[in-house]
Amino acid sequence: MAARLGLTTVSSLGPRKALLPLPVRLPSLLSSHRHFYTSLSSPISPLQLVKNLSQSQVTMSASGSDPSPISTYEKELAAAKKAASLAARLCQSVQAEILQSDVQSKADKSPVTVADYGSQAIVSFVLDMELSSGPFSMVAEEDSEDLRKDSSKEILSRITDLVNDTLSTDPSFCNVILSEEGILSAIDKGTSEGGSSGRHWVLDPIDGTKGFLRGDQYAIALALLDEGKVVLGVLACPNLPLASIQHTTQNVGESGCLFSAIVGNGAWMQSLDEGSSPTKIQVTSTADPVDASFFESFEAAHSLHDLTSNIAKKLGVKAPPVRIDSQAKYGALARGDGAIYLRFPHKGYREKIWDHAAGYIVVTEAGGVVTDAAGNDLDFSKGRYLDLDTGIMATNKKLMPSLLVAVQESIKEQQQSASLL
Ligand SMILES: Nc1ncnc2c1ncn2[C@@H]1O[C@H](COP(=O)(O)O)[C@@H](O)[C@H]1OP(=O)(O)O
Ligand SMILES: [Mg+2]
Ligand SMILES: [Mg+2]
Ligand SMILES: [Mg+2]
Repeated sequence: MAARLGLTTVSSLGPRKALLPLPVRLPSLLSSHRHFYTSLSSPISPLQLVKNLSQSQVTMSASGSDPSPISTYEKELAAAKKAASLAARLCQSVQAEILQSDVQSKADKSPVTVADYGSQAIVSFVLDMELSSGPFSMVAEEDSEDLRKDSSKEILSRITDLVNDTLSTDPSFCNVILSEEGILSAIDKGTSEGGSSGRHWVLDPIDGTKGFLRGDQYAIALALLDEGKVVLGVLACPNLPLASIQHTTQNVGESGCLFSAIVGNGAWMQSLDEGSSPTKIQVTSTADPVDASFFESFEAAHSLHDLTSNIAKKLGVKAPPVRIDSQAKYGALARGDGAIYLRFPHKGYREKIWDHAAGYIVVTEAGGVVTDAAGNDLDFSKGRYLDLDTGIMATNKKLMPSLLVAVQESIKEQQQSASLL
């Protein structure tokens, strides 16, 4: 199996689509979104807005009469797929022309790019427009603080152009032009604290920033929490090959995967290409660790590679680890490309919910299990952070019991050798 998946072709934005004929202006319906616009020569079709509103009202009233979980979240899933796909399009165009000057440094030293902010602005805007009824809450990685500084004027202008260019490729938004203030407020819709009550979107606008900057794997990861549980997730992985990466070395073929899951409805994958159809996916059914291969972070700073090697050795895994960036690992695991995902960050690192929520539901709905190092289910209801024991592991139900034993033994040995030092 490839130890590292290299560069794949990234396409630039397509040509602007022709403007749709829009018969009526209806600013009153748009009033709650008006702050977004500097110019709205032909606003989104009022009919479309009325349709959106009445559809969500239907969903809401249906939810009062014992809906199945699937019908409850279908509209949200469609909006999430649209938002993540558009964000992926923006990221692809930036990755194709990325310049060192696009990288800013934040207090935590993680690189933040125009694509990070642009992706968050697009997802926030599209979700808000598509699901325009009721309160909107989102827990997302980025905020606009750095972007509001005078020194960020140029980068903000670039993000604004990128977002507007990307929106113009979608027929429902081709007449929308967001202002710089609109971009900033869309980004800041992600400052929710989440928690155990109500609905909260959870977004990592680019997961695997380092992979993105290197031209490798990254993901746009979007999930929905309802009463503290992950009920829906979408993972857009623009550089992940559509074919299994299990035996791939170099010639990886077509790339661009969109994974999705609604609780109780299985996990699905489709191409990021417009008009593609989803196919149901499943984790591997292997029960023999010798056949198992495992994924871990490409970045050694993100996971203790020595510990994970020891776990794999104890378990009897023969294949070397597949090191790739981002939640693309959860997607690859969910479709059976590998059998195990191990993530053991360095001491003191606190996992955030946006780094796992979408991957978690995609893997669990594909028949897998995702737990912390003690075998506990992940709890997404505690705010922006995950409270967990040591690390995260994901695999199928057959391998989990022996994986848990190997993990606990390895952690104990690591602690013993640390106490001898
Ligand atoms: N020191 C760190 N340890 C673990 N994870 C980190 C660290 N710094 C950043 N991350 C986050 O880990 C995730 C990627 O992990 P990996 O690619 O190794 O699986 C990303 O969410 C990344 O944030 P970001 O979303 O900013 O890229
Ligand atoms: Mg980051
Ligand atoms: Mg992340
Ligand atoms: Mg990120």
